[in-house]
Amino acid sequence: MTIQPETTARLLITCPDRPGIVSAVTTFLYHHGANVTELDQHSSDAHGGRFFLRLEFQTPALDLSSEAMSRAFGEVVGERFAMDWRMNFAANRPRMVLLVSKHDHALLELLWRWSRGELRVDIPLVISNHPDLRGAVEGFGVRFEHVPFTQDTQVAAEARILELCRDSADFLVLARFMRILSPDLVAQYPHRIINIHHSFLPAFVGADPYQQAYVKGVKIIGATAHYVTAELDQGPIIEQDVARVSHRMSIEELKRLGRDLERQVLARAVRWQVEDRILLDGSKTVVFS
Ligand SMILES: Nc1nc2c(c(=O)[nH]1)N[C@@H](CN(C=O)c1ccc(C(=O)N[C@@H](CCC(=O)O)C(=O)O)cc1)CN2
Repeated sequence: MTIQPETTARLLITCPDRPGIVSAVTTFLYHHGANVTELDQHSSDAHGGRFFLRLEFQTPALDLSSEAMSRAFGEVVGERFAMDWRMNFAANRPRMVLLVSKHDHALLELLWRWSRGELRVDIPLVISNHPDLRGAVEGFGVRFEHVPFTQDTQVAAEARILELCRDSADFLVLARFMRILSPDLVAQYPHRIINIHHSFLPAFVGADPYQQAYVKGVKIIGATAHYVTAELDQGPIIEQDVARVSHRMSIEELKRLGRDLERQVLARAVRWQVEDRILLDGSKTVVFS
């Protein structure tokens, strides 16, 4: 049986661990005509930890509207188990705004996958602090906005970014965007800004991690997708990958290998964000990939 994506919904739950949670959730869904097609769970530890649950369910036979379903779940189950939860109906495609500078590899990976329908997301616009990538972005039929962003113009630049993203972005992706965002802007999108950092964090935070790695003589390089917080490159890690390198490689070869890692890692992280597969566990994530 082919499951039509637009006739599914996802329910994500985090709550204190105790017996009866899965039973209460699945019984509620059953009573309202939902057919559960995917269920993942995790307990952070055996005694008194946090419980994480992700369900996908089909919606054609629901006896309630999506709004009424959410309201009823909160009243009947959410409050009973002190849940942090969200119910997303796939018909509502998330809107992703990309922020870029001059590097194009991470941007093009996402635009290419989106153009092929691999990312069920809308891209209202791409914002850049440089004009260089306008042609590449508009070639995909996507709006491009150049917002100059220097040390002296950061306040005005971020105000413009927020204006452009207001009512058009559910989450942001920094696809090698090379400016540090202020705590004020980050606070507008709590755990809804994804960055691709070009090292295996927590190693080599900050600018130019390949140069740092080359000088250190590492034998492995990496890439890390993480949520952005006010503290640079310290946000909850979503996905990582690594590749072996050797003394025979130049820094340009490290960067070339690294770009492949960055593209793959960011694409997985964005797909998991779009598919509601990422739950927060304090400063960490639980990813039901
Ligand atoms: N608040 C945050 N902003 C940003 C984060 C973050 O984690 N929190 N990640 C960076 C991306 N990044 C590493 O992945 C990074 C980008 C830029 C710099 C940096 O030192 N930039 C300089 C200017 C460099 C230039 O213009 O060429 C600066 O902003 O002064 C460090 C790390 C994106 N933003």
